[in-house]
Amino acid sequence: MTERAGATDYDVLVVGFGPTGAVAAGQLGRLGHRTLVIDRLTAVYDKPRAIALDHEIFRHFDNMGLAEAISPFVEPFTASEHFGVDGQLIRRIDMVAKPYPLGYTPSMVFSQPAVEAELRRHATSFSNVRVELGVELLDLVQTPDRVEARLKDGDGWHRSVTARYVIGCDGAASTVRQIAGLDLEDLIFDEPWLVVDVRVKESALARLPRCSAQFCNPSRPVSFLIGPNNHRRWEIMLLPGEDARQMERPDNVWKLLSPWLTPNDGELWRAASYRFHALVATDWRSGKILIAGDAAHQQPPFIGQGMCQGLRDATNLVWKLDRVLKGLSSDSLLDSYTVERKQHVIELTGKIKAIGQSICERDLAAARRRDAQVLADGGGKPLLVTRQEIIPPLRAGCLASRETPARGSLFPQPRVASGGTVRLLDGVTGSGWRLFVDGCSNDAAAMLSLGALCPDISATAVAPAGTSRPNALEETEDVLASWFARHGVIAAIVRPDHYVFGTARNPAELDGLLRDVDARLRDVPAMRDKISDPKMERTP
Ligand SMILES: O=C(O)CCc1cccc(O)c1
Repeated sequence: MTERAGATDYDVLVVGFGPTGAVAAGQLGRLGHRTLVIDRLTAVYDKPRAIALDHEIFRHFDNMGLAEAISPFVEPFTASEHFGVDGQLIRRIDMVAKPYPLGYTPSMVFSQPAVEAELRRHATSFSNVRVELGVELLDLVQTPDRVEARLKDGDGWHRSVTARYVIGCDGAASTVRQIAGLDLEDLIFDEPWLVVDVRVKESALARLPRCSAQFCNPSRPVSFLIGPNNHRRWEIMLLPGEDARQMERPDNVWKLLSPWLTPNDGELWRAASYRFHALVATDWRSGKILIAGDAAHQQPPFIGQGMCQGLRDATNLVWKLDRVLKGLSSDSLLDSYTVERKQHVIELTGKIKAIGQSICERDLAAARRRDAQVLADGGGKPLLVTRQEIIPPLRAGCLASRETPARGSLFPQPRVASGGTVRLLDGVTGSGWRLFVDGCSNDAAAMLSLGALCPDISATAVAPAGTSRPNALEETEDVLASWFARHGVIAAIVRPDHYVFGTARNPAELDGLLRDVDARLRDVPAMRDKISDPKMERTP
């Protein structure tokens, strides 16, 4: 066997340089961690697999400084109209209305190859991130404080590197997951579909539906998605007896597309058959080895959340790894990664499956009953569903031990007036642990003082523009004021991934929450002195 001398040590080895791996590497790079990323392939896959993303993910891209670079490849998602057996509109899935809660269009479509190239460029821009393409993972061996990875270079050389942690972002057939012995649980969904991407000619675009659509026809369920520019996607259910490979052939694909297009109307970009699965790893961690993205879960695409779930994994994991690597939290903080993300994946996949089962109904009588039920749920009209309502909150993990309003949900991002311009909140406060206080509350000053005693947390008051509250940022659209009012709270503690740790209605509750943060992050009893009056100043 050929060996190349000299093992190299890293903080984190990321296996897989798709969107999940590239985001993990970029975020680790920005936080200063010595990161090695490897991928078996030598280039970005030049065809789109994911097509949809949402405002939570775009917020992370913006936090990474990538919003401008990827914007040319991103467009708003149209509504999705679901049509029943007789072609009647039964359901319409749309975005939440303005003012947008996170400051961005809530649902978007994007061009994966171009966005992935930007994510890679970003990760590679950090001098502490090394990217090696054409490199295969052969084995991982855990030692008390490291993982040794056996690698095979493109030219056949074998060598080892060590890392304090390994993240497997290496897709559905993950080598990391297999080596770590992490099993997949079947969430019971298995349907054969053909996914067809077309670059449609300008002249034919106008003949196609103006909204994305689900044709829930039991003889052949079909999804139609409006991607960016002239990219249009059809997802076509394969019927019993149809051979997946045969159906990918261009002549068969054009036959399936014939209700909409002829071969003269565009260029086939991709035709790939898949079994739409629902799977989740039982555990997402084995010691110092963790898995993320498709390595940890797979779900049917029906609400376009596949890539979003992977990037939620990366963002959830990186802020925790950052604390552990810097010695700020014990390694046990990483246990909350499986707890939080697995529950979220199972709950969201359940909802995706329910939508998928409704779309995939092949029995005519059952499909008619479905149509009647969906219309009845809509009060005799097409049922209106907001995409963002489908996405569940976090329900367990590194959250306040007491259930508080909005705990585990995504914290909004208002626009705030700052230095003569209007900016999104994260651009002003950063995206670490933050305490936000309702600047109009009489307790605002006391709560800011409480927050100031916590070394991990930055404290900010926000009030509507024109209220002239001292020391408060002014928001321009009352997004946060409405949020505080809707939840009946005056303070929120927000994690680096923008999930609400917990909320408080008064300074005493806030004091309890801050102690909880200490306990959760340090895994030790709260460090701060007990005080009887939480409005009083005290020493940490
Ligand atoms: O949210 C919707 O309206 C549909 C989104 C979607 C995205 C990607 C694939 C797919 O089947 C549906």
